[in-house]
Amino acid sequence: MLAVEDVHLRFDGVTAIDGVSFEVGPAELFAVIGPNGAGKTSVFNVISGVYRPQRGRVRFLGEDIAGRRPHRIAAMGLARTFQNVELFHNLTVLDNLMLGRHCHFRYGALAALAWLGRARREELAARARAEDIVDFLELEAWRRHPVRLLPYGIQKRVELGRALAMEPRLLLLDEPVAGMNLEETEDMARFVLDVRDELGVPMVLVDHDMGLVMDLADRVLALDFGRPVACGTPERVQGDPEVIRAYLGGEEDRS
Ligand SMILES: Nc1ncnc2c1ncn2[C@@H]1O[C@H](COP(=O)(O)OP(=O)(O)OP(=O)(O)O)[C@@H](O)[C@H]1O
Repeated sequence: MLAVEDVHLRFDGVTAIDGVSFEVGPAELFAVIGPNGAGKTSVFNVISGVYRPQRGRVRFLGEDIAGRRPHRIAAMGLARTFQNVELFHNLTVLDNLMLGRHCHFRYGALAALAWLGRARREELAARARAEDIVDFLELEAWRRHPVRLLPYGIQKRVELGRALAMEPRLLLLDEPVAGMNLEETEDMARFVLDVRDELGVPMVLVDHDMGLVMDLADRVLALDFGRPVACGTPERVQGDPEVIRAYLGGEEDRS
């Protein structure tokens, strides 16, 4: 599904990614971990087209996408969630989920205004899809509520739903449980596993919460200062001396 090959990214003087390679297979939950500033978000931004790497390739569904515009990569079926909730806060849960599908709409402005033919069919299909996601993510109680009135954990769940509404071929999750309490974290972990097991959508998850990643991921890549430190099963990466050093020993070096 995805192959990141020897990617390097620098910002004037700062090396954000320094030779990172990994592959993600169908229905795989792949995690990228590392301390603050390790380069995790930069990896996401390269995959989703926000940054063009100075070196290396990113292949998605067999095509080299490094440097392509984000909306073109999204249209190929790459969806993402963000560290901070990125939703239309005054719109309802259902409307946010329907907007997640806009990349599938094919009708023009006139058809939309007249509410005719294709526009009507696509709108109805989007509504049906949004309702499926409401069921899947157990959002029934909030479906007509404006997003701004919802608890934070539910907003993050709606954001996951918006990404799913795109019917993605690959999903990038940027710190999906950041700022959540224990109950919200457990709920989100359950839904992430359901996305993999029931929908079969492969995912790349970025987080610095080792516990969460170790419980969820099929494979893990650990970064430190932009460099790959270890890659493999959660057990292997968790026990790797370089990873332990990066997490336990690096704080003073970093400041
Ligand atoms: N737009 C940018 N301009 C300059 N430097 C940047 C930019 N984006 C990231 N960096 C630098 O690149 C390095 C990697 O940052 P990145 O945000 O990818 O790390 P991270 O692992 O996601 O960190 P965190 O866990 O804190 O989100 C850091 O040193 C950061 O300051």
